Amino acid sequence: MKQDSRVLTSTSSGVTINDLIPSSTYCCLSNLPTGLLDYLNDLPDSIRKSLVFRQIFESVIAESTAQDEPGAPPIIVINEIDDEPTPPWEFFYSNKLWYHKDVPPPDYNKLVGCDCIGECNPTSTTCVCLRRQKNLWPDGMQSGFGFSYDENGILKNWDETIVECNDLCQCMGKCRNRVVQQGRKVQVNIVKTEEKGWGIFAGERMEAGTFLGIYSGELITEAIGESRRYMLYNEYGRTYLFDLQGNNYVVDAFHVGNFTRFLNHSCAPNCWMKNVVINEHTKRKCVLALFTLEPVEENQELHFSYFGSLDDVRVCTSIIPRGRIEVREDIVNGKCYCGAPNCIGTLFPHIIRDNQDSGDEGGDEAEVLDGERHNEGGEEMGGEGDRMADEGRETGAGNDMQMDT
Ligand SMILES: C[S@@+](CC[C@H](N)C(=O)[O-])C[C@H]1O[C@@H](n2cnc3c(N)ncnc32)[C@H](O)[C@@H]1O
Repeated sequence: MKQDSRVLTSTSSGVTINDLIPSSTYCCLSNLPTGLLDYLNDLPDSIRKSLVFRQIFESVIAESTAQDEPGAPPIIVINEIDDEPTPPWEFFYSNKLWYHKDVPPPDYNKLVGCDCIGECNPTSTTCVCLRRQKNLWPDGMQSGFGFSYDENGILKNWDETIVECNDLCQCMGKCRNRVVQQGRKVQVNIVKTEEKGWGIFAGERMEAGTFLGIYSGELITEAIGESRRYMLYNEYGRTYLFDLQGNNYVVDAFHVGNFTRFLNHSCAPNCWMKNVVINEHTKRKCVLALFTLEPVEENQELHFSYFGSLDDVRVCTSIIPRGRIEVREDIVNGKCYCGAPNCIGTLFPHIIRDNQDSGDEGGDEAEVLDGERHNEGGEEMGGEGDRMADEGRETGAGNDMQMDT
């Protein structure tokens, strides 16, 4: 979509720019189709427990994948452990974020696109998207980095929120600054494990920095996530809540999600979630995108850490955070079976940082990441972009499945 690089407020036909937000960009949770799921779950056990059910499951994933990420290899379901044909079919398969009614939709009036012709140039001095990206880096415009990805779409800069080109940019779809929005390009499989339920395994060799998929699901407010849903999933003994790292929003992949909802925890993770801003003017409503942290071999399990920061992994070469760990008594907080030599033995520990009292909720990581919280009026990311310079630098993106209080 071609737009002026400043902000548009209305079109000549009187339609506001926000009316033009494509359905691929904004999915409202109240429009979530549930018919197919209800139908399938009402089928007799003879079908639901048969291998036909697995084929239906794989076709539903294939159909959704074809719509959202054309060209992505099919996802195969493999179970050599028992006779369960598929994971519990309790969710609608989707690669999108479905906005709860309490979460404001993307605001195109505030979103700014670049004017670049063809592919954005990582040395450009005029590309608005590059400027917004650089303003997140420590030296602002002086930073020597270009975009976060190399020319093959491999993530090169792990330190900051990624700002991709968006629907209002003039650059082409194959611009190197459009990786997450193009979808998965590599093969992943859903595989039953012995002790951790279902998990995700690499279907091919992958190099470090390969994009795998976004953590899709319901985009809800922290208040909803923390109150009702936390309690509910604690009862189930499984949770799919993922905190947008102190940004006041949470992604819940229980009822809607894609293959990433099956990623298990490891104390020595080979993947990590990065915050990526695409069609939002504020970095608070980013998407969580999964990338490989290191080269991964075919058939290796893909996993990330449900807690801790990237610095914990990179600096300490261990997910054990610098601080004390208290084991929580919650039902979801079962024993960790990741098998890593540095395994701390528990899934959702309460981490007490060295400089914290045990009563200090939220963690210092959230404080560091959430520059916007200390920057009244600085919520907007678009426009001059310079505002982002005040937002504070991420010292390492933090994972936070929402059990880490
Ligand atoms: C986001 S789900 C992951 C997918 C899950 N395995 C399934 O079958 O749906 C999180 C749940 O998976 C299980 N899990 C994940 N990592 C684990 C680990 N390292 N050890 C034991 N259980 C694990 C726990 O039940 C946890 O609440």
